[in-house]
Amino acid sequence: MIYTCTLNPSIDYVTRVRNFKEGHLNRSDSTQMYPGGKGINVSRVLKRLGIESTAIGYIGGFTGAFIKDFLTADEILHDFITVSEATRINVKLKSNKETEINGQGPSISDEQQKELLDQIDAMSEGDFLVLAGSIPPSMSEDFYAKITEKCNQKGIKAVIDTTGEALIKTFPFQPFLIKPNHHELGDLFQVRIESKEAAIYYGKKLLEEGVQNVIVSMAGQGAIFLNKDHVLFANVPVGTVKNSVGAGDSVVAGFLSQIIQDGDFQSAFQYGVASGSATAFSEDLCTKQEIEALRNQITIEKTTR
Ligand SMILES: Nc1ncnc2c1ncn2[C@@H]1O[C@H](COP(=O)(O)OP(=O)(O)OP(=O)(O)O)[C@@H](O)[C@H]1O
Ligand SMILES: O=P(O)(O)OC[C@@]1(O)O[C@H](CO)[C@@H](O)[C@@H]1O
Repeated sequence: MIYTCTLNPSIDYVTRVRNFKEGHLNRSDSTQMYPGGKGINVSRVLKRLGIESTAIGYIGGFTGAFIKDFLTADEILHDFITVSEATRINVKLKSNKETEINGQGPSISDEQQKELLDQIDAMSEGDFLVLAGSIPPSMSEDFYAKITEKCNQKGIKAVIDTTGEALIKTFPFQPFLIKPNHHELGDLFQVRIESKEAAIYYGKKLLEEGVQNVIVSMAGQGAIFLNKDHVLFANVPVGTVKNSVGAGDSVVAGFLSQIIQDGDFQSAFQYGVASGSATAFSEDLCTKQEIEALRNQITIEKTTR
């Protein structure tokens, strides 16, 4: 089973405003609401690829009910822990530029944290657990590390998509996959990463620290995959970017959808990048058809630099 864990889910309130003017009354041209949070996005894309997963994490209030109802209607399994405060609403303002305002989210008690760790104890060897998104302010920064340690002991493959110390602290427990973008990778080493060579150089350092597989996405500049046997570079297809929300999550989902089938890293990487671009080129998350249409436009180059 694939589990996706979103500690701080959201309703993504997407509003489109032509020529948004700061400090004025602006009227929206269109508005949509989606269940959001990185793990939930991974579950939604997996579902579109015909792959079952169970979404876990914390959810509360009317906003949490919206998310649960949406996932239930889409036949996505979920097993959230209910908290008393409402799940956050994240505003995604689309105008000449994309602007995001992400909420803080509810506070999570020590008991509720223990409940989630118990859920992980009940998972089985060979399961995948995607830990994606920010850690709520009421929780300790090492919460993902605690979970990754459990995964390491139990033979569960941990996939981590987060940033900074929360990510760094997981490395000693050998996460199966991490997916920083090039800015996030640079932040880990306090450098700016502008080239594929630099992304490879710093990506290799993550392998030395214990990470098993690394995807560094570089938005329109392509992506790198590294593990002990491969260093691969993928171009991205040319197209009009309509929406970057969830593009990184789609890379993770696309990659997982393939790796669980045949374990082939090269084709999983290609499919992951196609999924990211398919989301970037559409209004919502990508569909299987959109991914398949882009897949062959992505060339994988083997490199050792
Ligand atoms: N300009 C672009 N052209 C083609 N594909 C793109 C473009 N920008 C993003 N993508 C696709 O989206 C993927 C993820 O993009 P990015 O590197 O910005 O990651 P991210 O910051 O994690 O994404 P997110 O916007 O979800 O936070 C890329 O690997 C690529 O497949
Ligand atoms: O605040 P976090 O947890 O870092 O990110 C949350 C979020 O921006 O990430 C997803 C896109 O990747 C959105 O669905 C969601 O609103």
